[in-house]
Amino acid sequence: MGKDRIPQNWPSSMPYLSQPSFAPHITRTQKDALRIRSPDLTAIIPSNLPRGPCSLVKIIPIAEPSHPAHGQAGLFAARHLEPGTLILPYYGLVHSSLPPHSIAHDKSDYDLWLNREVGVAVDAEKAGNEARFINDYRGVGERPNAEFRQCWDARSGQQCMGVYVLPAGKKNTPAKVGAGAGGIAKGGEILVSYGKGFWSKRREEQDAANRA
Ligand SMILES: C[S@@+](CC[C@H](N)C(=O)[O-])C[C@H]1O[C@@H](n2cnc3c(N)ncnc32)[C@H](O)[C@@H]1O
Repeated sequence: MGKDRIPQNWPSSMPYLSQPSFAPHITRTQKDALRIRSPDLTAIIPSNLPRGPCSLVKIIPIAEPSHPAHGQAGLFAARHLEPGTLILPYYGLVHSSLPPHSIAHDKSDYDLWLNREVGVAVDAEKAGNEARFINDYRGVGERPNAEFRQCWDARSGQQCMGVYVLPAGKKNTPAKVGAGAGGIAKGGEILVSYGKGFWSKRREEQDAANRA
């Protein structure tokens, strides 16, 4: 892969993925299950979506001291993004969350369910694409302006995760992150909700570390 096929500010020590990678322990049954398109899978990655760096986003180091992810990076809109727009797919290592691998695999902050019924998740901790830099809205904006959705990748004929701008009418006007009447303004940070479970687990871990 040439240097031009890696986004600006991508960490030099980390592989950049332009498609999901599959852990060797994923079973044939799991792979086959991911190739089934159920009728409720209405979010689509179109067959003409180019692979490689996404022109809609920029990875930017967070220099603002008041930002809770100060010293890390975030993902920002390179142009205005309309409500409901597919921003980009979420790539990482597709792995089994069923035993014995769920035990071997220490769940990372970059791990998302791909299909709970099939017991498969996607983890972008050690390799991924720009989507791994999306921060949670807490402490940054009033509300999330984007969400992860399970979708159907028409290019590869399998299920995958994608990041979408929240549709209009879905609490989506965080002035602090630069959005107008919906969508995400150029330069605005793309923010999702990691969910209450993520933050309560983090609090428990911090409490345990403080007690130790
Ligand atoms: C999926 S990563 C997001 C990208 C990360 N900022 C980076 O540069 O790699 C998740 C991590 O980002 C940080 N983070 C994201 N949103 C945050 C928030 N609202 N408050 C505090 N930390 C946040 C936490 O350290 C969390 O473990």
